[in-house]
Amino acid sequence: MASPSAGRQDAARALLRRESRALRGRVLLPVLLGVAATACALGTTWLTARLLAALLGNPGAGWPELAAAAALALLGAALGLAQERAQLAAGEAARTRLRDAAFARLLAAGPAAPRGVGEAASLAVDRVEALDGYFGRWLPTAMLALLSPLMVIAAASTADPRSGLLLLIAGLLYPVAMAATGIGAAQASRRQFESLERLSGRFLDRMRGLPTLVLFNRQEAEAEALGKAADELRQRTMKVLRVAFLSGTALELLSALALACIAWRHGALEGGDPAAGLFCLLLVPTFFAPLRSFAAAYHERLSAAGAAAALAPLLLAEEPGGLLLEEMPPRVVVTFTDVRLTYDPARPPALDGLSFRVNAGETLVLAGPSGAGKSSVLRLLLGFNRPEAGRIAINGQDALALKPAELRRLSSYVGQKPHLFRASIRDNIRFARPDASPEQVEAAAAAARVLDFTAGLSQGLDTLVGEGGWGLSGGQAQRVALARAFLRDTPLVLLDEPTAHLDPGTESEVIESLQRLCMGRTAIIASHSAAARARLGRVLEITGGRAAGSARLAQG
Ligand SMILES: Nc1ncnc2c1ncn2[C@@H]1O[C@H](COP(=O)(O)OP(=O)(O)OP(=O)(O)O)[C@@H](O)[C@H]1O
Repeated sequence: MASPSAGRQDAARALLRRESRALRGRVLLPVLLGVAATACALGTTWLTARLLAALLGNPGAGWPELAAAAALALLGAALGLAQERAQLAAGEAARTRLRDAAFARLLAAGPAAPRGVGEAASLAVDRVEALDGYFGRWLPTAMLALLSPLMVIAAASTADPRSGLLLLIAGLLYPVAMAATGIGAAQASRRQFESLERLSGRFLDRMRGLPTLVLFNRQEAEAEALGKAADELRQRTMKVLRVAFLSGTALELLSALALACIAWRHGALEGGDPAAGLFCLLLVPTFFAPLRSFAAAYHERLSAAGAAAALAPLLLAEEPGGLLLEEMPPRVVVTFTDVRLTYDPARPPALDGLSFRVNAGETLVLAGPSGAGKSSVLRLLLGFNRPEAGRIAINGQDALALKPAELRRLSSYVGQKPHLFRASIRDNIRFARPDASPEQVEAAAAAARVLDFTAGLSQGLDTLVGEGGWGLSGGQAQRVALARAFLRDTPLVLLDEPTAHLDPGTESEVIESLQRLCMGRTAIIASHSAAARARLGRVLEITGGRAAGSARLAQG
């Protein structure tokens, strides 16, 4: 049986393969430019060799060669620059593509996402960033490390086949030298990367809990533990550096040996062409330059492997399919028939054969003790979870045949604690429907009675609110959320504890806005509140994921 770590590596490789295919054009451009730059370097080297030979008293080169060498050197430099830019562009294209995909998947998973905010942010930011170097530097460099030395060997062989052979041998010895020092580097690098991740995760966690650490007087012990983790990272980093120096030295040694052998051969050659000898000697740095870049970019491959392993479960998961809504129905009837939902097979089902019907324009209040399954009903209707048995129908049609995102188009959702962004109140409302006109935004604000409290603010609806609704009371933030629901104007309204944590006066006002919102729409409200149950509509009691007292179920 494959081990989990082998499975992770396979998934990481599958993701890198898929992305490499998708970004093929982007990655090939810097390779082609690099090949052209190498061709220029070969031309420049040949002309320089002839000019040097002329300086040593041999005929055959003059001003035209000098001008051509300068022109080729300039062209080579321009191609090198273009190659750098193309590499940056390839990295950026990879980053954009992966970040968009990661972000879309994280958003689609919604509140049912198994990942915490920290992990999700690290996936979409740090891990994607680590893959940038793989496509921007590693892949083009690895391809050029194969192509450019082959071009140099071919050029050297035309001038002197034995020098070409010497370079070929040096090239074949390079992987051996890398393997002798580099295999350790792969492991050491991976360990260093893991240790860095652990340290930053721990640091973030402890920074978040700083007040708790201070209250329990644990700050010194924690600082000591962090110090130990930092020391472990230092030791691992030193190991990586040691191996990197070793492999660098091996490469330099190989390069010096190749140079010495070629110099010795041409020195020993009597009556040979001095330009050809100089050409082969001058080719040695050109031969080793791509191999040096290859060694330098090697760590990109290692960090990419770790990042790809973390991203693969998110990005390789199949996207949920389904039908698209043909048109938005003006009114909806929702029916649950024997619906069963289990989050965790080790625990009893959250919904266990739940059946109910909500008619068009009707409001149903789901009541019941904590953990009864009320929010689960809403999550199913939002497409964030799929039931394992039973049927959910919208206007008699199977709702599960729709794509989950299409299901969300049908409804407006307001939770217990709406999330407001750092923006004006107006923009926070418009967020629900960005194409809404200013009049529509104001009408929604009026309907949700947002204007009642913004009238007292000097900038009215344009007042800025802080992250998470900072600067507004719980009741005011809830009104902004209701204004969003008014603006969306969908036939189905789903509300989860919309009056939780509000004082009785504010609750009463919010319930009044809710009544207006639900009017003419089908609404399902999960609520513990006695006032909401009394004023909003028909009540369905749920216990243990089942409807309690089926006699109270809706008829029809
Ligand atoms: N993501 C999840 N993974 C595992 N179990 C879950 C998950 N979400 C909910 N549950 C479990 O499912 C059951 C129903 O939860 P649900 O949130 O639907 O209850 P609720 O009636 O809305 O509760 P509350 O009134 O406290 O919000 C609970 O036992 C809960 O522990």
